[in-house]
Amino acid sequence: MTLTITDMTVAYGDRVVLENISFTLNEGQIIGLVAPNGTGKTTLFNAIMRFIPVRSGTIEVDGTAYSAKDKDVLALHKLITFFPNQADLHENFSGTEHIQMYADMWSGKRDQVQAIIKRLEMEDYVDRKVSTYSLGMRQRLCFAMVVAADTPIMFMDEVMNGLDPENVSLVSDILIDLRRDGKIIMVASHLLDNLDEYADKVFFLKDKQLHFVFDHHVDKIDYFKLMCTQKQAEKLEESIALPEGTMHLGNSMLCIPLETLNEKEQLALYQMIRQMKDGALTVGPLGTGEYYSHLYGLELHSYDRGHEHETEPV
Ligand SMILES: Nc1ncnc2c1ncn2[C@@H]1O[C@H](COP(=O)(O)OP(=O)(O)OP(=O)(O)O)[C@@H](O)[C@H]1O
Repeated sequence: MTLTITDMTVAYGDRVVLENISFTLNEGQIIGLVAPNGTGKTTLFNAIMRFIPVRSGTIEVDGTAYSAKDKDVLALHKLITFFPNQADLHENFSGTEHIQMYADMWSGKRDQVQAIIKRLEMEDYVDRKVSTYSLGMRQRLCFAMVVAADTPIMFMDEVMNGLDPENVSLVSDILIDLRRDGKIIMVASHLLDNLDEYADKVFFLKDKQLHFVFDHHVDKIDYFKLMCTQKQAEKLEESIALPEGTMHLGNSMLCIPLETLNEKEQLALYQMIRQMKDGALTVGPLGTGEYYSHLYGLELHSYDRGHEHETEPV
């Protein structure tokens, strides 16, 4: 199965939020969707679901176009489930009833409901009314509902919201299982390190466009990643020529690509870095968090606090 979006433009009134977005997703893929608040992630999901009007562009599944006509929208909604909004849960119904409802409406596989409840470790609360649930319990219920729907395409908007680390890990494992089953899954999330654990690709939205795609499967080059202040980075740059592509991200991490440096140059650079106080160094490719800082110019204000070394030599 494939989901193809071509030249999609979406506006609220005169305000264009997404412009000429195009991509194709293949089965057995998890795509991370990343951008700062208010950029258009939910808008993209809503537009593909045709919950909101699309100014232009096409939505195709397996080469068949789905228009905004009722008949097409109904057919599209059989293929795609959208992560439910917690506010849409029925306070007087139990979790089990919600999960059964999703199974009935989509997959028809009621016999899988108990297995899903067990897998998500919800047995101890799922038969109580939703009105008694905490934020994280509601979130796990919403996730269970999408799993029960079992559609080939799943849009997980902010799926990890309100989950503790153990449940983030549990949900991540189930996403990986769903990918193994051939699902196409889009996950909008602000947990960037978490996306690195399972996303095949990460889409970054910026300036209304699909600005950058980070493909986890493409060969990635190694970097020296050095935690340091702006001043320390400047001093290092004065002492040694840093290669093209060096980035100081978020005012706290200097990323130096090693690709163009020979062994001797890498060693010289390493020795220079070792002389820096507090400069925690790691080596490896960039992750989603680092690309995020680079693309959005994220300022990590906290690192500078308490790490000033005006008089320290680099
Ligand atoms: N119904 C609406 N009417 C008018 N503008 C809207 C509407 N919904 C969203 N917007 C605007 O569209 C832009 C994108 O919003 P959207 O909710 O898609 O962002 P997001 O990337 O999902 O944000 P977040 O990370 O906060 O969930 C925002 O500027 C928002 O104000």
